[in-house]
Amino acid sequence: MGLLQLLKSQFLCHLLICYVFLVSGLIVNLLQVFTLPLFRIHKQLARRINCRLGYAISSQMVALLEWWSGTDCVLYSDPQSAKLYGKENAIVVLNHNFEIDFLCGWTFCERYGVLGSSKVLAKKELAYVPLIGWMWYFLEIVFCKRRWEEDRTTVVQSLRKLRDYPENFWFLLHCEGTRFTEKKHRVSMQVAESKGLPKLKHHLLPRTKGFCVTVQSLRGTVSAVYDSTLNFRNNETPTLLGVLNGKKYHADLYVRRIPLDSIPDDEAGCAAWLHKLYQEKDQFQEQYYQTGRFPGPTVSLPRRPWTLLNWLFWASLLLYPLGLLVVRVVGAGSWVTILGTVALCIGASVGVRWMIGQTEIEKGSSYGNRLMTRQLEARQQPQPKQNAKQC
Ligand SMILES: CCCCC/C=C\C/C=C\CCCCCCCC(=O)SCCNC(=O)CCNC(=O)[C@H](O)C(C)(C)COP(=O)(O)OP(=O)(O)OC[C@H]1O[C@@H](n2cnc3c(N)ncnc32)[C@H](O)[C@@H]1OP(=O)(O)O
Ligand SMILES: CCCCCCCCCCCCCCCCCC(=O)OC[C@@H](O)COP(=O)(O)O
Repeated sequence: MGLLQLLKSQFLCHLLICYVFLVSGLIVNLLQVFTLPLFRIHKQLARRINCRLGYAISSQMVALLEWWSGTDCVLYSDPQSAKLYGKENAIVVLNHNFEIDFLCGWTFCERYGVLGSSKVLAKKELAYVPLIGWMWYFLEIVFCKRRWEEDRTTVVQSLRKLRDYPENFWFLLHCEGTRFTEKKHRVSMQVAESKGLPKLKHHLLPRTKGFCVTVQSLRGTVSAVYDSTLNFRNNETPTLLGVLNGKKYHADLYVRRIPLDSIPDDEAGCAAWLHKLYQEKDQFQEQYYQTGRFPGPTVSLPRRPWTLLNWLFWASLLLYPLGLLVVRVVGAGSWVTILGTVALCIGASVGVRWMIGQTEIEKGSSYGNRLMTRQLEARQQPQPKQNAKQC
């Protein structure tokens, strides 16, 4: 292990990175709260400011991937389509197999200049994750409970609000609805069989409702669907803890641009279209496992300095006062203050560890673990006796 790699694995380094992330995140969240009145006076300006503020938080995590872990992110795409990336609104359909797929997604957003404005249909639980979830509230992220009866109105309402968004955005949809596990895969393939759909080897069966309402609600606003398939070389199973420890991964992303006009608007047609798309994605993954490559050429997409500069800005702003504080606390020699400071550090580490836990698949939800759908369950509930009086 080289000296630099040894340094990257040190707990003290992680503590300092997390300190910068936590304190800067809280400052940004506070600034975001101050923009609330602006949403009433000049909504578009408030949105633009929030894109920049959001960037100040999310780009720190991208910097961690690009500059600290040095992870390679290679884009496979048709060069003509790639010229449009970042210059139009798009719906991104991405597989959901990896703990850091959100971070790789963010990295491609960053390289195409849409990180601050990137959007996602996210599970409601993520809205409560400190810093990131709070930041998302101001970025008008669309949340769902993954209970369609409750989501259908709220999701459509939130999507419609994006129609006049002032910045180009990518709207991410993990149509599988949850991370891939063997169990969820087995269950979803039973659903596929019951619906007469071909089995998928590398994906869960996509849930079509979110995709169809997104297409319907954003037609005229969004130009294309970016069908995106992510995998890692050498069967790597990347984790956020690995990234924090400076481990270098090798991500490959295959993106196809599909004009939105070519996607059916009616629900049945749109759902069938999505199922076919996932069958194709499955073939791309199979090809990747067989050959180590996705189809087509790669596009050169170097990392930009902005994420690093943003981190250096926050680090220089926040590490100096931390140093002063440590000197004072130790200099004062008061055990109460020292123990208080140590307790605060432990509390912050536990908090960050909990946040990292949100990305871990083994701590994931049980959504998709059971075969029975709520609709089926509802049907199988004992029916209330209609003619009780007659009996
Ligand atoms: C280019 C690079 C990338 C760029 C990146 C861009 C932006 C980045 C931005 C942010 C990065 C941060 C990322 C954070 C990621 C967080 C992601 C998540 O939180 S994923 C979870 C939430 N999102 C979703 O679930 C979206 C997909 N889901 C849907 O669309 C759903 O339809 C729904 C709207 C959520 C509603 O779900 P619900 O379960 O209530 O209902 P459904 O009708 O969908 O389900 C019933 C339906 O499904 C069939 N069924 C039942 N069981 C299964 C099963 N196990 N598997 C598959 N299908 C099943 C059932 O038969 C019903 O079928 P039918 O529809 O025919 O009735
Ligand atoms: C500079 C960086 C400092 C590093 C400090 C670490 C901070 C940790 C930040 C945690 C960020 C949390 C962002 C959450 C994004 C996770 C996305 C995700 O993958 O969600 C899972 C859902 O899609 C599906 O859930 P499941 O049904 O599979 O369950």
